[in-house]
Amino acid sequence: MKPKFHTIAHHYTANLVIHFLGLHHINMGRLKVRTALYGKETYPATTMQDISTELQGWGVRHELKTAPCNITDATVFPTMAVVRIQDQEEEVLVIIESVEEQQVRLQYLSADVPTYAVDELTVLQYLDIKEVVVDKEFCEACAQEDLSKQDAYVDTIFAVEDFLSEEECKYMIDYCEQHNLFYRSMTGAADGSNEVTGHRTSYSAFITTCRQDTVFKDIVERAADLMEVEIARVEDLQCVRYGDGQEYRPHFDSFETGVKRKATLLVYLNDDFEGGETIFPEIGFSVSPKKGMALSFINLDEQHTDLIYSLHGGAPVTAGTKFACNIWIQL
Ligand SMILES: O=C(O)CCC(=O)C(=O)O
Ligand SMILES: [Fe+2]
Repeated sequence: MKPKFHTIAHHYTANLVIHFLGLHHINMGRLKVRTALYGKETYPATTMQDISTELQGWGVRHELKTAPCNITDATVFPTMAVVRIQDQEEEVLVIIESVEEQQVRLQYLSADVPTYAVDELTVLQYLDIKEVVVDKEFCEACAQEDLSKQDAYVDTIFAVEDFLSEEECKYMIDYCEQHNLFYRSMTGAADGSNEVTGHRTSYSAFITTCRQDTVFKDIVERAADLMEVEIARVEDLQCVRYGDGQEYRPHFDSFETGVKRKATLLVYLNDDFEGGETIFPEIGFSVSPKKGMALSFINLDEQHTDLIYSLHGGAPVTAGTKFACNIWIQL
């Protein structure tokens, strides 16, 4: 039985930044923008301030309106702000492109400002606008396009309960601990080296004996069967351990150069802890770890490039210790 997951779109913030860059004719690529945002310290509470800081980092001239929000001759356009439009209840997130003779031209970027943006909003302000020319098209086109592709991606995700037995989960954890295999996790740097960063604060353990040890060999074979690939494409098992507060912020599992990982089979080895969900910010869902359950998702498209929707992370563990095992399927 392969349960499916239902999702909702929530990526207005990323769209806003991408659009902003576009106004300045800067083409950073959606993937880069989104990965940068989701890697932020403040994730998932991306605020207008965070976005502004991000834009500054990329040298994008703009203004972030703080109350009182008056448009003056000195205002730098585009300006981003949260405004309340006449006769409408909710606030909307906008980019004000220009103001001419009391007519404001703006991009209406969110019909429903996502809660993660609102809760942490540092700058709520109300413009005294006489006439508003709203261009909803950009946002709607974006949302439509993303939604259909998202649906197709979500259909490829599945979970298998009891992929590993209790005994196998325990065996794996004990094996890594007793052989002192856990080391501080690293992330791949742009130059191909590995480094310790705040992006990934957990511990990792590669089980290099997984093709000899009978328990592990059996698991590798089971993974190959489930994923319908040759055993040679199954990478050596990698366990991960997260203590209190540790996390792995959203990332892609494959590498731009080097190892290409077509799919990930993530197996949860325990569930007696709090927090630590596997989160997919692009498609707005998270998976609660369940002992023995395997979660399968695809990382690459037909051109072997990272699929934006596969962006995922391990949310911070808030109590206890989480153990999981990555079984990567190479191209
Ligand atoms: O811990 C999780 O839920 C995700 C782990 C992960 O994405 C990884 O180790 O690559
Ligand atoms: Fe991952």
